[in-house]
Amino acid sequence: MAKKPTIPFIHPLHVEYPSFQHHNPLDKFTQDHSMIVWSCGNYHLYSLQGYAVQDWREIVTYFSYPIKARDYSRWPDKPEGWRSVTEAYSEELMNLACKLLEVLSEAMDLEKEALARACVDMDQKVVVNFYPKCPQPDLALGLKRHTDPGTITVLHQDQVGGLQATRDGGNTWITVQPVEGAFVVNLGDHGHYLSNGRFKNADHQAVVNSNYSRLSIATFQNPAPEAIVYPLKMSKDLELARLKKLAKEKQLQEEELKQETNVKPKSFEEIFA
Ligand SMILES: O=C(O)CCC(=O)C(=O)O
Ligand SMILES: [Fe+2]
Repeated sequence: MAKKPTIPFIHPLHVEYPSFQHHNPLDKFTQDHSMIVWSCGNYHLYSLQGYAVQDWREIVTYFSYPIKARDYSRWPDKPEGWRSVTEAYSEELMNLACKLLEVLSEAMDLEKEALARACVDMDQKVVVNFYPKCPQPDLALGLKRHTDPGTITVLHQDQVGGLQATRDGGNTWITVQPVEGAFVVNLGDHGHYLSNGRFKNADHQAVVNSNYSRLSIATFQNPAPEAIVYPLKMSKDLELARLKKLAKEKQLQEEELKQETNVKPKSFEEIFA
């Protein structure tokens, strides 16, 4: 394995939300791909075999709920009005997330409040992602493949696009096309466990491109640290229906596999007949 490179340059992250100041980190380096670690904000890229892909993004995170735990000294005071807009946004998103959890609770045949209650005093964390233009997007990812750890994530993305999701373990990816005025809602690992696997945690990543920088704002709704994580009980009927569906899917898969293995390979004569 090649020698681990040192990071040649990490420039400070300028927190002047909403417009991040970004300087092209590549100005600083030569472009020897065998050796160089590319630095971007406080994140860096690599193009070395054997090293994990790092994210081509800059982030600002703030912890918005519970309100009593807010540390305003860590919130930017510029531009003017930022704080009140952010407070209002956080509150609206908390309300929206609670509504979404109500709908999901009802879909599980539970009381409306069941999922939110399982989070105890729900935490909220807002992460502003800025993905600068990337000169070689094929060597980079804005954000590596992951599932969000929390209960539910509400994502606002601009019109550039770059969010992708997979249902087959990363073999194929679909782009989640931006829709003006719409949020993307992802279920996280906690939501997945609460529903006993009925609602899937979204497996996703963000790609970058060489023409446009991109901005997204992810609002993570998480259980309180003291919340105990366990699958909520669904009604017997629903659970039975779920198990039947799983058994049916398994049976279909097995039949398909049997059919595939039963197909005899064509003879040379048949192919060229
Ligand atoms: O920027 C995006 O589209 C995805 C962001 C995301 O997945 C995250 O912040 O966890
Ligand atoms: Fe995510």
